[in-house]
Amino acid sequence: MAICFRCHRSGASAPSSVDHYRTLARNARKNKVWPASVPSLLAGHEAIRKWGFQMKSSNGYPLNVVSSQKEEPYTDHSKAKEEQIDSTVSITVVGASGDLAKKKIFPALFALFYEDCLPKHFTVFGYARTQLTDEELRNMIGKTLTCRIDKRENCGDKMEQFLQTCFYHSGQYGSEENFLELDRKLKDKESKQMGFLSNGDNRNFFIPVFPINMILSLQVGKSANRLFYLSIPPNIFVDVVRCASRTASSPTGWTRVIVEKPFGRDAQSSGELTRSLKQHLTEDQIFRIDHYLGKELVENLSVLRFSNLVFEPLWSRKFIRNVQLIFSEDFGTEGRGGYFDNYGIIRDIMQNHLLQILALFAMETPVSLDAEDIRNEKVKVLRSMRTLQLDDVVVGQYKGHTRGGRSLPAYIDDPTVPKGSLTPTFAAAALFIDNARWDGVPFLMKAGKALHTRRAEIRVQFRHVPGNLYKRNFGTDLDKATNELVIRVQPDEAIYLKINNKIPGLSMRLDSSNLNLLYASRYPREIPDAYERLLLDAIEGERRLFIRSDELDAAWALFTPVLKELEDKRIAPELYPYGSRGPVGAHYLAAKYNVRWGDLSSQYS
Ligand SMILES: NC(=O)C1=CN([C@@H]2O[C@H](COP(=O)(O)OP(=O)(O)OC[C@H]3O[C@@H](n4cnc5c(N)ncnc54)[C@H](OP(=O)(O)O)[C@@H]3O)[C@@H](O)[C@H]2O)C=CC1
Ligand SMILES: O=C1O[C@H](COP(=O)(O)O)[C@@H](O)[C@H](O)[C@H]1O
Repeated sequence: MAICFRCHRSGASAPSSVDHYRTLARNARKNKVWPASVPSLLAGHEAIRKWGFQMKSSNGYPLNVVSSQKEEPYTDHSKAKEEQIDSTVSITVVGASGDLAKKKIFPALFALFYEDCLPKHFTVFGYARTQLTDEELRNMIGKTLTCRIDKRENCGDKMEQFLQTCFYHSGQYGSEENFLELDRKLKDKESKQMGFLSNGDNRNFFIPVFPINMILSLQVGKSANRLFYLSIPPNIFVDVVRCASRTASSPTGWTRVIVEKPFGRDAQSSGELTRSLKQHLTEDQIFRIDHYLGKELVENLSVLRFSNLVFEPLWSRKFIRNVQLIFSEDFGTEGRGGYFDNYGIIRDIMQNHLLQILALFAMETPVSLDAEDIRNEKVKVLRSMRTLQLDDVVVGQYKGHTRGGRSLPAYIDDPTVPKGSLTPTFAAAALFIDNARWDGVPFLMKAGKALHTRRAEIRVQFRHVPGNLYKRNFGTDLDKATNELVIRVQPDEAIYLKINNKIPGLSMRLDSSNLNLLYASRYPREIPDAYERLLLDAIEGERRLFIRSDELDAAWALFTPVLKELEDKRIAPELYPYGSRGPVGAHYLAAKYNVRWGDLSSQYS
């Protein structure tokens, strides 16, 4: 049987007596202070006793250890109720008939189920307007599920078991009545799983949670937790949250909502969205997803930096000349033009995925691996950044191209794109962090669709070696001899460091070679999809990889003025052929800061 990679066999760390925590709970009630450790330690104890393992959060700490570092006021029920004994989790995918749900969310849920990472009692619900029966939903998602390459054992059986936990409810996104019907179905499943009967309607979202309720719920040990995944266009986010919160939130456990980007189009609309969501949800309940934060190599950034002495001391303006964050896709909008045209590449990729990577890359050492400590550091970086200027941006759009007899369409040939659109499908930008560590270091971003390759990477170019003894052997182009650290996020995940090396032989000839950590060779196990990690984190209440509202505000503050200027001035993007390396303007922008794009140099590897 597969054991969830998040769990580890344990025993020694089990609390010696559950009574100790019951006493803590009694004291907490008396003092009106609820230590977050109490319920989670109880749950931890129970998990270890029952199943012989302890749940770990994705930062590698058992959740109870993380939360025991702080004392929360007892009204912070979301944290206090995070782990409960014999609870159920219902996951409702709103927009279940859509592209993202089919492509990513259901397959990720199945992968988690396959790995035994989902809670013992869980149910998956699809919700959308399309009329489907449970069986039709199962047929639809059954086609998209795959088995892990390295573990095909019992896959068919597992798939069948998973599909039997999937149900469907058809409804309108703005109908409280339809969400109430969903609530009834959820309750029915939950009560069957927990062995007690549903007790009627639930119309209140914020059920006040008093210590006595917590203690009762701990003693009974049962709560019905609900996760809603909003896989729908952004214009209906608020309707769904309003309806779900009023009629389909959990009366006994947590209710969390995963929200997909885009989170607005600019600072103002993002602020409005946040305010609207917060009319119905607390910040703790909102899980704003940026799936790049769930990618393995992005997760590894902090490990690389903070657990290796050879990197951290070099991580500053003193040794780093520039940092490049590069995203490219070798396909165009292909049917998503309707969505894309309203946003463009800066909003689609830079303001979120690349900026999040930048913040993680550049932040100071957090106090701990706790979500709030990490997010605090990220916000500080974002708030130390200079607002992006138009002079530091280059925009492009792909045009049609014929290669090898194959005709590749222009962006504006996409039937879902308005004729004459000026929306950029490519952008390059130079950003700066005005703090002591990064003063003067250009952070260059480049993102584009319909380019020559599909790739996402971070390239760190180091300074030249002062008074280099081997200057003579390098010739005049010192750039060729500088060290470069490349973190290739995808595909073919790898971390490699370009170093100078003597070519073996009697003469003193040097070349640039790579110290190469290629994941496929070192770690043969398949890397989980980002959505798996993030869904599991949301279920476990781990918020570290989700965007907090102040992070979002800071991110929009950087990009909003330039986006407005580009649109107000109707700046025409530089055209580049589909399948090319993008507009020449990107080279001039880099050259302005004495930088060469690492992915385009002759030494590129
Ligand atoms: N697809 C992707 O790769 C990615 C998507 N996202 C984001 O995830 C969310 C979902 O994306 P995706 O699945 O592609 O979206 P879809 O356009 O496929 O929409 C999802 C579902 O929402 C319903 N829907 C679509 N348009 C409307 C509308 N105008 N009014 C009401 N309901 C509508 C449809 O269901 P029905 O008609 O059955 O109700 C549809 O199946 C979006 O916010 C998107 O920006 C983010 C990253 C990547
Ligand atoms: O968020 C988005 O990401 C995808 C790229 O994601 P990846 O995991 O396949 O690299 C991008 O195609 C899409 O335009 C954007 O909305």
